[in-house]
Amino acid sequence: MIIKKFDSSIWTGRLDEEDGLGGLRLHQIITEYTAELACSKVLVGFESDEGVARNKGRVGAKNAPNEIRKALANLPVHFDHEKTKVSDYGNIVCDDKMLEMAREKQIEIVSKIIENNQLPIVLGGGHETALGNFLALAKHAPSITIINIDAHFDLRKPNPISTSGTPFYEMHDYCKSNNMPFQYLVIGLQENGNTQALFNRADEFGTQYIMADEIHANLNQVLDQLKQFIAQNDTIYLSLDMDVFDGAFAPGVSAPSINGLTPFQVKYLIKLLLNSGKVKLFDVVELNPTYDIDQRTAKLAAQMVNEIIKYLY
Ligand SMILES: N=CN[C@@H](CCC(=O)O)C(=O)O
Ligand SMILES: [Mn+2]
Ligand SMILES: [Mn+2]
Repeated sequence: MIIKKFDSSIWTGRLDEEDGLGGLRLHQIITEYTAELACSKVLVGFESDEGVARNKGRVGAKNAPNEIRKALANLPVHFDHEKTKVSDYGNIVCDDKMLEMAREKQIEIVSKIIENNQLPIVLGGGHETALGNFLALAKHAPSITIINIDAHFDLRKPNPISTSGTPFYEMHDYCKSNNMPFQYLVIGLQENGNTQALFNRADEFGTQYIMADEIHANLNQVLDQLKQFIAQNDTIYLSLDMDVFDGAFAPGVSAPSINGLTPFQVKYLIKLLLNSGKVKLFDVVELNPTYDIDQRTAKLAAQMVNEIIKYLY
């Protein structure tokens, strides 16, 4: 396992010097993360698709963190960059099937960022990225509400090891052994993306879920429902799996969705969650650049990350 330090050569883009501060783009304000730096958001890449390989999926997600950075680089700055400082840690690399070892490093790094009262924005990686993130937050919060915007439950039982399909099962295990409530909500679920066994396990674990169809039928009603749900909770861990989007918007994933969500729907779900002020950890996972078309999925992931970057933390 190695760490790839901050790479300034990724953060390049258009320069509109004639427009002064009004012409700024993200590549001009992102800085390298150092422990002493006063910043509020920290990007951390988790270069892994070992979980996807173990889950019989299509590999390629390990190349996602830098593709998301490239798509972020050119986005215009629509926030006060003096108040909202964003930095980039670099990438944790999972190679030679050493997922468990990379995860230990991930827990250490993400936990440190949380300890500094900064918001970690973790760029996966397959959904195996989620477990290390949760375990890092669990060091600091007695109770966590897990919100996963995903076409899938990812509640598979490790058979026998951790994969991209098992992280929320493993979080349930952790909660059980540590006397923590397991509070898990999946948003954007697809009936055809999950077997009956997974629905049964979700029920057994008290998992709540909102189907993609419910969001298509009435987004405003879902937003109201969500507002009530998060009012009862304090610490939110938000995970975004890119396969929740329809395959037309997000072809670059391991398992593309039919009847998936639109960028508009997901953006407003994220905005509502952020406005609660309770989101303490965010990750975006499952972008697979190998299957992307014209950076469509990478750009979509970057725009969702930019929603998190823009919000005042
Ligand atoms: N992160 C993984 N999610 C899905 C993949 C489904 C598929 O490959 O079709 C799962 O395991 O259920
Ligand atoms: Mn997933
Ligand atoms: Mn998924």
